[in-house]
Amino acid sequence: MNAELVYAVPLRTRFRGITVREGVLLRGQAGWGEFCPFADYTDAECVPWLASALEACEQGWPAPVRDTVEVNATVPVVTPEQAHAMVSASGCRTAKVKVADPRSSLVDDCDRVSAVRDALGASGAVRVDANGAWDTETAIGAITELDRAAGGLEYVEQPCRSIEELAAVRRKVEVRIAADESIRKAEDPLRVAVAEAADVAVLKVAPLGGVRRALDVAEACGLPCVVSSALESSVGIAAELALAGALPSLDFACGLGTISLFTGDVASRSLSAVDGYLPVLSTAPEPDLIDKLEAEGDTRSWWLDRLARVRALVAA
Ligand SMILES: O=C(O)CCC(=O)c1ccccc1C(=O)O
Ligand SMILES: [Mg+2]
Repeated sequence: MNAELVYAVPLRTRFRGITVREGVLLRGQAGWGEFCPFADYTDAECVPWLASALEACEQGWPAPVRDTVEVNATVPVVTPEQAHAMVSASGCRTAKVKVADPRSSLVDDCDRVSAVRDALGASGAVRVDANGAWDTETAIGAITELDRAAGGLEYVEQPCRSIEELAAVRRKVEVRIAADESIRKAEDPLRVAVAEAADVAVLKVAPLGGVRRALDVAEACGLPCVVSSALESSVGIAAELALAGALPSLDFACGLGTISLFTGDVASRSLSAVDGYLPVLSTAPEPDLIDKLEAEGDTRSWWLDRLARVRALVAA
């Protein structure tokens, strides 16, 4: 098998504007790693994604302190009926609902959130993710309505774009604020805690540059952490799970149940959650491209060129 495998997997429903997820799997002495920055990332922004893939395949990960991780169901912009069915089928006790998408009004978002509450029952936890779409005034109004529709929200992830806006919203609403893009794309992820902008930090191994780097961010920011996927195949999810497994404390379900958004996976030992839990593995599963997902032609050369450019940036 080639040491650089390019894959392309169609998604079940559009997510983050994406309908087919692509990336490269790299093999090294410690196993496999995944390099899959989104297409809109610059080469410089891809550098930590490469560091994370190289950590996985050349170095391996620090020892875990737990062997399973509870995950949330992830609900894209779908109808309330579809949302209800997805959450019920997941077996999860926590669900994260995407809101504030241009294709969905606040009324649609409330309907989807209340269908998810119905599927989870009163003991479940409902969180929402606005991906930075609101200004502060809109956020305060929308959070109040979504909190009511949900019968209580666990937290709202990235309601606004900037750290200052997060801090302003956090002073005005009762619902916890989680920072995602403010941590993963920031020059200094720790500014979130200093600015009192969030109650929860969402950590993603790939954009933070590996499990060790993410553990350092967790320690320095001093906030409760949620590990969330960057929509990787099972090879990359294993690295995210290594972080979730190694964090000293883990008080919330993690956003790592995203393999169910894919129509297929690169490995037979797929990391799709069972009854809302995933196992922490010591190495990523061996890719066997079970569903013939290996990409050829232009897709393969686009990824190998990108990988070469990012490698050159790291070496420079
Ligand atoms: O957290 C989850 O439930 C799933 C992961 C997720 O939402 C996500 C996946 C890829 C890119 C961005 C995001 C996000 O949290 O905004
Ligand atoms: Mg998010």
